[in-house]
Amino acid sequence: MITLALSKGRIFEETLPLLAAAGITVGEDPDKSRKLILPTNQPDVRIVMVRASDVPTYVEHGGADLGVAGRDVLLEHAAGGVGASSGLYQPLDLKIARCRLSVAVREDFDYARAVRQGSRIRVASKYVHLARQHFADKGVHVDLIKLYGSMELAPLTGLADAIVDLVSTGGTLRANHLREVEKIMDISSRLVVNAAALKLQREPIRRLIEAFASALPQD
Ligand SMILES: Nc1ncnc2c1ncn2[C@@H]1O[C@H](COP(=O)(O)OP(=O)(O)OP(=O)(O)O)[C@@H](O)[C@H]1O
Ligand SMILES: O=P(O)(O)OC[C@H]1O[C@H](OP(=O)(O)OP(=O)(O)O)[C@H](O)[C@@H]1O
Repeated sequence: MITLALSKGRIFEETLPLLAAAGITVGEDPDKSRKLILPTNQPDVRIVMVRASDVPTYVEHGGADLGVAGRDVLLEHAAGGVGASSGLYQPLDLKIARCRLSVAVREDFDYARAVRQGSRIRVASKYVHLARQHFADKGVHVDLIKLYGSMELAPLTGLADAIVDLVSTGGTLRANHLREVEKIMDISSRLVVNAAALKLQREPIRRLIEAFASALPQD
C-alpha cells in the first residue's frame, strides 16, 4: 500500500491532474466527505487528508509515504528544527500552488524609513522562522508575533507593523489596504517522499514520481 498525504483545497485540486497522469483517480471529494482516508481506483494507493502544515510531519515520520507540500511549509518545518527533515526527500518541484512569500505593510506605513532608521519592527506571521531568517539577513531588528491565519488583520488592528505572508494575485492585500514591500522567495509545491519508504517500495514510488514528472509543464 502506498499512502499519499494531501491537504484540502488548492493542493488537492492541483494534484488531481498529476495523479490522473499516473492512472490514479480519487473516488471522493474531500470537501464533501468527512472521511480522512480516501481510496483510489488503484487498490494499493490511498490518500490521507491532513492540514497543509502537517504534510511534512506525516511524511517524515512514515504516517504517509509521500506528500505534496508548499516550499513555504517545507522550509518552515525544517527551520522549526523538530527533526532535521533528514528523512524527507524532495525529488520534484510540481510547480503547482505558485505564489510568493512577501513582506507587506499598511499603505500608510513608511517601511523604507523604519528600516533606514533601524527601528524595531513588529512582524506578524505564520512563518516565524522564515521571517526571522529574512530580517536577520537584512540586519533589521524585529519582534515576531506568531499567528495561525488571517495575517492581513494584524497591521490593521495595530497588532503588528508588518506581516510575512503568501501573495499570489495581490487581491487580499489590496482588499485590506496593505502593500507588498519585499519579496522573500518564490513558492511552489513539491513532492516529498519518506526516505525509508523509497528504499522499501522503490519501484512503485519511482513509477509514481516518473508519471508526475512527465505530466509537468515543460519550461
Ligand atoms: N493564494 C495562493 N495562491 C497560490 N498558492 C497558494 C496561495 N496560498 C497558499 N498557497 C500555497 O498552497 C499551500 C496550501 O495552502 P492552503 O491555503 O491550502 O493551506 P493553509 O490553510 O495555508 O494551511 P493550514 O491548514 O496548515 O493552515 C501553501 O502552503 C502555499 O504553498
Ligand atoms: O494574493 P492573493 O491571490 O489574494 O492570495 C493571497 C492569499 O492566499 C492565501 O490565503 P488563503 O489560503 O486563505 O487563500 P484563499 O483565499 O485563496 O484560500 C494567503 O495567506 C493570502 O491571504
